[in-house]
Amino acid sequence: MASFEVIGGKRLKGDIFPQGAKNEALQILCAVLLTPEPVTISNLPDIVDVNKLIELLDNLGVKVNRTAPDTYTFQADDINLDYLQTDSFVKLGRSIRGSVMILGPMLARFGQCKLPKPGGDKIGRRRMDTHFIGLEKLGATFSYDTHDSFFHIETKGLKGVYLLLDEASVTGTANIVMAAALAEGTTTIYNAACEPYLQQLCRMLNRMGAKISGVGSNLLTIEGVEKLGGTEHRLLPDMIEIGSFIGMAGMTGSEITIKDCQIPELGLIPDTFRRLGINMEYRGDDIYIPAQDHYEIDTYIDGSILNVSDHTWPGFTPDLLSIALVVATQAKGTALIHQKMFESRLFFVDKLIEMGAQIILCDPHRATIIGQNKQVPLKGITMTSPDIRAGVALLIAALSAEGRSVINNVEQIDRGYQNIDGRLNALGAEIRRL
Ligand SMILES: CC(=O)N[C@H]1[C@@H](OP(=O)(O)OP(=O)(O)OC[C@H]2O[C@@H](n3ccc(=O)[nH]c3=O)[C@H](O)[C@@H]2O)O[C@H](CO)[C@@H](O)[C@@H]1O
Ligand SMILES: C=C(OP(=O)(O)O)C(=O)O
Repeated sequence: MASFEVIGGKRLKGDIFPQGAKNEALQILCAVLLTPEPVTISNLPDIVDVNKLIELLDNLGVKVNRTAPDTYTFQADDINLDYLQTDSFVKLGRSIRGSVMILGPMLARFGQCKLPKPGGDKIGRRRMDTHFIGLEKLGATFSYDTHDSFFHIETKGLKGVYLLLDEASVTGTANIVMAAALAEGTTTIYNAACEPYLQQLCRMLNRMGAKISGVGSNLLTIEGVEKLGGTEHRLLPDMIEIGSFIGMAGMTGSEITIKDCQIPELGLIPDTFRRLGINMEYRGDDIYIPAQDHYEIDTYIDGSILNVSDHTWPGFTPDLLSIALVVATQAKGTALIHQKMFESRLFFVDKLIEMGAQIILCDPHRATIIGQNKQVPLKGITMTSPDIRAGVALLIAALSAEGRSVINNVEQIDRGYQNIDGRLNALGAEIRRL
């Protein structure tokens, strides 16, 4: 188990470039299975989850060619279905959430797929009903082996249909869109997720020859085509990383410029941190955050307490609530953090409380934060990172804290943040990998 030793209390300064988006990468990588032609993807982050999915594709027979540190060409012209029977597939499939999105493309192109229950963050129930109900309505038969937790899915031919999803699942929508792109006839998906990740996937599929309209909305229409061709695709900067850096700058009183953010794609992220008191300025496509000794949480117009909660896009992403929570601990004022989607994402507050933060965990979904206006700094402690975003929230807390902290299980952070210690040390942080 790897750990970070962090000596806190240092102000950071300088420019930082966000990596390519993790959750977009996982969708786009699965989409290479939809065509026998080459697909080139650039701005791929060098992170554990992405590298595991590339390894899985490679083992499945996809030709993988790395042409630059962040650029790969993939060609799925000779897929080895026998790989699905191997222990290696079970191990890799189980270790990441993104593996679930091979289902749609494999079903559409090869009429079958199987998958162990996918991994990903242990942040509560992560049901997959939306994926399977959607694929079944398109004409697949599906079974789940409770003994070995394996999903089996096959079809004699997918046919377009009207789908009203029971929830706007991000990876579920991606799976259904990819299957429908090669189905016969027209599929309509209502209550589709519409995160920038999905918009990017749809744009890429359209460049490959798909006919998808309604991109960016929750009503997608997909006219199936017989085949898809190759393309080139560049990933957006990771909006979760950008939000994490905004929070880190505010909490540590640092002057930071986050470069090339593709600001129009960030939705409510900048404004949510502004409401927590963090000042920022747009300079072209960069976000400049000045050093702030104090920041103050906004209230609503009637003076009532700010509630930061997650929602499906274009609402505030659940992946940044842990960061918003840690930022609020050092602000002036009070906020309610309400994690609606996942039931186990707020438990990391026990570590923040041990560091000296004033937090009332009301129930698994809600925490009230009484900000300390930086008058009582957090104290360094030894802690363990429970999940990827809580891990980064704890790293930010440790960077702002007085003294030495140790964060164990930083493999969780490495799943989604590329060389985070190296990049933050370049801004003046003191993080040592143990
Ligand atoms: C690899 C990947 O892309 N992972 C992201 C993806 O996971 P993933 O696609 O697995 O998440 P889903 O969108 O399926 O759902 C997440 C959770 O929210 C609940 N839910 C979902 C939709 C809804 O309208 N209401 C609702 O309550 C679901 O029941 C589930 O518990 O989307 C999540 C929600 O943005 C993010 O946290 C994950 O980082
Ligand atoms: C929950 C996340 O990831 P995953 O879905 O891969 O577990 C995340 O990126 O915050």
